Amino acid sequence: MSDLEQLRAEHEALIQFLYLAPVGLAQADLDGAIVMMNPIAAQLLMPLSHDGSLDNLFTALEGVAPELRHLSSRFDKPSGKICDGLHVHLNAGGTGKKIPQILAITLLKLDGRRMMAVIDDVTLQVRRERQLRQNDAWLNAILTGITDYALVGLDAQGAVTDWNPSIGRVTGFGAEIVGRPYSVFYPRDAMTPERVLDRLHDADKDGWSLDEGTRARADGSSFWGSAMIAPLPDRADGDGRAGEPDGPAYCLILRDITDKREASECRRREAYGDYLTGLANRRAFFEAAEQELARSRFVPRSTAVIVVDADHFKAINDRYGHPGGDAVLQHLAAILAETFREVDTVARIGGEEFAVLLPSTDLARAEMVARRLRGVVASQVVQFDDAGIRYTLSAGVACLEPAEGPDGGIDLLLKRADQALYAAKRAGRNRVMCWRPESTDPAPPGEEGGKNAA
Ligand SMILES: Nc1nc2c(ncn2[C@@H]2O[C@H](COP(=O)(O)OP(=O)(O)OP(=O)(O)O)[C@@H](O)[C@H]2O)c(=O)[nH]1
Repeated sequence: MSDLEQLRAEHEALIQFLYLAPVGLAQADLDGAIVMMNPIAAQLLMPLSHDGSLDNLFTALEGVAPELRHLSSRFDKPSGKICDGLHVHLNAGGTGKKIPQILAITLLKLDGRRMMAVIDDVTLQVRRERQLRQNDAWLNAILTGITDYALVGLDAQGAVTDWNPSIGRVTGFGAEIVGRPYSVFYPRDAMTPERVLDRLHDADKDGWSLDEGTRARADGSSFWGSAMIAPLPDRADGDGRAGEPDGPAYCLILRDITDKREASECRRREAYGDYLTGLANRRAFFEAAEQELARSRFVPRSTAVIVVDADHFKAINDRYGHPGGDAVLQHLAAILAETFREVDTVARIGGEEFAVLLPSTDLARAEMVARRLRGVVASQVVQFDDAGIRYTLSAGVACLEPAEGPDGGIDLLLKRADQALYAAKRAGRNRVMCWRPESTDPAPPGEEGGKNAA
C-alpha cells in the first residue's frame, strides 16, 4: 500500500470512528466554529439551536453553559482539557422528555487551532448518582460519631410532641416548643408550612428524609446541622381525643455538624454554584424546581417563577468591557440574594438571565417582590473602576396554580415567565410583567417607570 493509500485508509478509519462513536463528537476551531461533528453531537446540540443552524459550539451552548466560552478563552496551555464532564441542564420540554435532560461536556484543546468537544447524555446516570448520594448521606448520619444530637418527636403534622434534655442541649429551646412545627429549628424564611409537610411525605415514601443546612437556636444564633426525619413504626393515628395531644408519628434527629460545614459547602458550591456570581447555577435551579413540583403533587400549592434579565446588557459590555458587564452581573446577583427568602432558589440560568423559584407563592406576591427588586436596581449605581454604571432590569413573572397540577412542569412555568419577560422588553424594558391565563399577552405594566425611568 502506497503512503497515500495508507493515509487515506487511516483517514477513512478516523471518519468511521467519529461517526460510530457512542458519544457526540464535535471538532471546532478555538472560537467555537464547528468544523465537523458526528450524528450524536448533532442530535444532542440541535435542540439548542435557535435558527436551525449549528455553526458555532459556544453560540449553541451560550444559553445553557455560558461559562464554556469563558473557560476556553482563559485556557492558556498549548493543549489539554479545558473542562471535564461539565454538566449542562437543558429544559425538558425542548427535548420532548419528561425529565430535564443533562449533557456532560468535555472540551479538549488539541493544538493552537483546534479543539474537540465530547458530548454525552448523562440524564439517567445523574439521577442514579443523586439517589446514591442520598443513601451515602443517610449512612454517614448513622455511622459518624453521633455525640451532639437532639431527638425530637413529631406528630402527624410535624409539630413537636414533647421536650427532652437533648433538645435543650443542642438548640437551647425549652418546653415552650411543644406543639410548634419543627420549622422552629430552621431560620426564618427557610421553611414554608407546605415544606414542613413535604419532608414528612418524603419520609413516608422513602423511609427517611435528610437535609443539611443552617439551623436556628433559641437565642437567635445559628449552626450548621443535619435533620433526619423517619416515620415511627408504632405511629399515632393523628386523631387523638379532644384536648389530648397526639403521640409522636415521626422522629427527628437534629445534629450539630458545624465542623463538617466547610467540606459540604465546598462540594455543593462546586456542583451547584455559578462561578461568576456565587448564586445557584442552572443545574441547581432545575433540580430544585423538579423537586418542588414533584412535591406539590402531595401538598398542592402555587409555585411562582420570576425571570430577570438585565436591560441593554450588550451595550454595557460594549461601553465598559466584559469585566464591567461582569461587575453588573455580580451587583444584580447580590441584590437578588438579599431580596429573596432562604426557601427560594435564586439562580443564574444564562449569560445575563436569572431565575428565581418561589415555592408556595402566588402570582400577586411574586409580582410584588419583582416590582420591589426592579425599583431597588433602578435606584443604584455600580462602581466599576472610575465609572458609575446605572442599569435596569426587566422581569417576567408566572405561576402554576394548585388547580393546574404540577404536570406542565418547570418548562411550562419558565415558558410563561419568558413570555412575560419578552413582553416587558417589548413594552420598553425597566418593568415587570406577569403571565395571566386569560390573555395570550401578559398583563399591562402597572405603575412601572418606562425605559428611561431610573
Ligand atoms: N460580561 C458578560 N457578558 C455576558 C455574559 N454572558 C453573556 N454576556 C453577554 O450578554 C449580552 C446579551 O445581550 P442581548 O441578549 O443582545 O441582550 P441585551 O443587550 O441585554 O438587550 P435586551 O435584553 O433586549 O435588553 C451578549 O452581549 C453576551 O455576550 C457574562 O458572563 N459576562
